[in-house]
Amino acid sequence: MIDLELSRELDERGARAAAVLYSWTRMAMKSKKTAKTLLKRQDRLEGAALCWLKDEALRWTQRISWRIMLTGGTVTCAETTSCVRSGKPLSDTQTWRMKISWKILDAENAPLGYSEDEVFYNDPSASLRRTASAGPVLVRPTSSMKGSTAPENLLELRGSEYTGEPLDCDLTAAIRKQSAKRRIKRIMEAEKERAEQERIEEEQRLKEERRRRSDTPYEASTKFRWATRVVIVLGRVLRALVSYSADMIPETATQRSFRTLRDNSEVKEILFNKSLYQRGKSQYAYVPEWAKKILMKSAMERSENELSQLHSMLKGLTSYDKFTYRIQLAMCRAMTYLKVEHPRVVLRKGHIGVSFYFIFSGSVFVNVEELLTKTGHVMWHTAITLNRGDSFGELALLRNIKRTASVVVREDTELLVVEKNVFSKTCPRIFDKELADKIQFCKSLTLFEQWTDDALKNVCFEAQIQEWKANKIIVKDSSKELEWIYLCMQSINRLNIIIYRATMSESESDSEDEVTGAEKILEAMELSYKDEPHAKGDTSYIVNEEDEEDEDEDGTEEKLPEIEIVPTELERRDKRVSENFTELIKSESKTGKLNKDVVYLNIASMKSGDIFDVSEVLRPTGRTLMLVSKGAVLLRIKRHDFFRYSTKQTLRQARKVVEELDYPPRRSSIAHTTSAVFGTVKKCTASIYRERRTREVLTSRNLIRTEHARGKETADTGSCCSLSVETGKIRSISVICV
Ligand SMILES: Nc1ncnc2c1ncn2[C@@H]1O[C@@H]2COP(=O)(O)O[C@H]2[C@H]1O
Repeated sequence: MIDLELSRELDERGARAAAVLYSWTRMAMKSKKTAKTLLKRQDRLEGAALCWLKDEALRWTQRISWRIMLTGGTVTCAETTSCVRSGKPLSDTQTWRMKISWKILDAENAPLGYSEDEVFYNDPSASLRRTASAGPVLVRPTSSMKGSTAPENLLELRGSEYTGEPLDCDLTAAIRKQSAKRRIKRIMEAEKERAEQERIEEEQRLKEERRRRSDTPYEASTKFRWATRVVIVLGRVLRALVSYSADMIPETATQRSFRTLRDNSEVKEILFNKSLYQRGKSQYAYVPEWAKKILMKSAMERSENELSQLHSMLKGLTSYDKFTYRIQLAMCRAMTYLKVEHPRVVLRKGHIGVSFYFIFSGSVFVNVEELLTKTGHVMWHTAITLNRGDSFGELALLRNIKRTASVVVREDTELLVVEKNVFSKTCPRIFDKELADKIQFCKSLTLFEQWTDDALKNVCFEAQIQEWKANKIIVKDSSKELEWIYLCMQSINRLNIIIYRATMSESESDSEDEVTGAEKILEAMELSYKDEPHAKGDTSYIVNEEDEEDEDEDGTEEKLPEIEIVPTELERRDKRVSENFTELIKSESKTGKLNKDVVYLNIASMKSGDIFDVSEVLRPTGRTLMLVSKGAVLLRIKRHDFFRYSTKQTLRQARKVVEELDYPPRRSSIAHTTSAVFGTVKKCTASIYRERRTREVLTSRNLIRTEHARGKETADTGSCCSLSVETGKIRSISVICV
């Protein structure tokens, strides 16, 4: 028998449980969780519904005559899972199921065949079926079937008598207590589990942490080891590079002597940058910070104002001034700043050229290779030292060839770099003009009369225009000068002198008097320059050829030559660190060479258009001549190029010209003069020399005057201090001796 009311009641409760379940599920659905998460949540929902149901069940279990205690149970909704999965709402009529387990408290009253578990379905047919078949429970009113609500009448254990015993009032409390205890126990267990879980997790975390900590020093030491290894390897590579670099560009004699000077603490103090102390000439000794900032910007970022600032900073640099204003601005836009520290190599011979350089501060050595014909060895020597205002690196860019020399910095040097593309677009015109000047000059010489334009162009391309101050030795020993041919473009302040270095035989060189005399004469030669303006480095003087002719005719040397400014395009492009003639004499006299067996004879002078020792170039005899500057602009062309581009015909013509010219005079005439000189010298006595010398010092500003006379020998045997010789074809020869 089924108590319909109870059944209905259960149905209602079940429906409510299902509704709760449904609402919970909806909530979960709303939160858009995945089906898996929802299913997990469903368990919790079912648990929650069960709690509610349990409370409800407790209420009616109190009403049965024999006492049971609800010990557990589950409530599931058959369609819940599918509803959750499909997201469909759960209707009130859908099947739900509750399973309740209980314990019999008063076993003696319990019916036989009783089962502790019972399942209820809200499905009426299932409920009926189940209820009917179910062994234990439910419900049969004892007295009145309908309308009876008293608990003792409401339920009756099937197959047993309803005793109608009063309900134990403490039962509810006991059950509740027990249930609470169980709940607490469960909660505690869950807590314990959670704590255990947390402990395990914490342990794992700590373990991990510890491992990581122990790993850190390991990693650090590994990294350190790697770093040291990298440093060692890099060090080795750099050392190899340095030694390779040293092998490639061995130190030249000039570099070595400069280094020795630098290392000498006493001299070091006076090795200062003189541009710092120059007033007016340069406002900026070093590139100022504001200029560096501009130079760091890209070309497009530089404003017009910044360009003009850069331009005013660079104005005054010799090689920069050669360019037109437009090109200067183009370069200001594109140039970058580069500081190179001593003793680094800026560019290396044989490399591909990518930039052109201006020296803003500092200086560099230009080192070239030289083939020693005697030994066949290749030697490096410093061809030039370039200073502030000079430029280099143009040859490779203009001719599309490899670098022709190596450039090594002499001290910390600031460079302004112009990239190849900018240089190729803007600068060639300047160099074209210089080339045109060189070609024009060569064309004016008889030597090149029959040369084609192309051949001349090729020769002139690598030819260099050089400006020399007075008293500098341009060629020390013509027999050893195998690289260049020197052509005088402009003779500043009269003539350059060509000196013949003669060696006396043993028999002729034993007089002490003559030694002193030779030395003094050489000093005098040098002293005579000292009073002249160009000797102080002032190169803005130049002599008109006509004036010189006039002067020669007059035979007066006192008359000051007319001066004119050297054209800017002929300004010095490079300069050579060369010996002073004075210093050479001093060093030779110190070592005793000069005193014993050497005498220098001034055998000729070079004027514009003259070529130094050209006869030796064409037919080498091995004679030794020296070329000393009195202030000149020279064009030097490569001997190699000269022969490479000359034809048989041009060579033949050149020889003819040179023979006719016989300039400077051939050995025979010089030898004659030398022996005459030495013969004269032998007869001199020290007392006569001293007497005469004192008189001259008193009467003349110059200690000893070199007289230029034509067709007259003025050698005064026994007391002569100057001797002039005319040898027909030689324009002017001064032989100086005592
Ligand atoms: N004998 C020399 N005299 C002056 N400058 C030179 C000499 N040889 C090379 N140079 C310069 O050194 C530079 C090396 O690179 P480039 O060949 O491009 O251009 C060269 C010239 O600017």
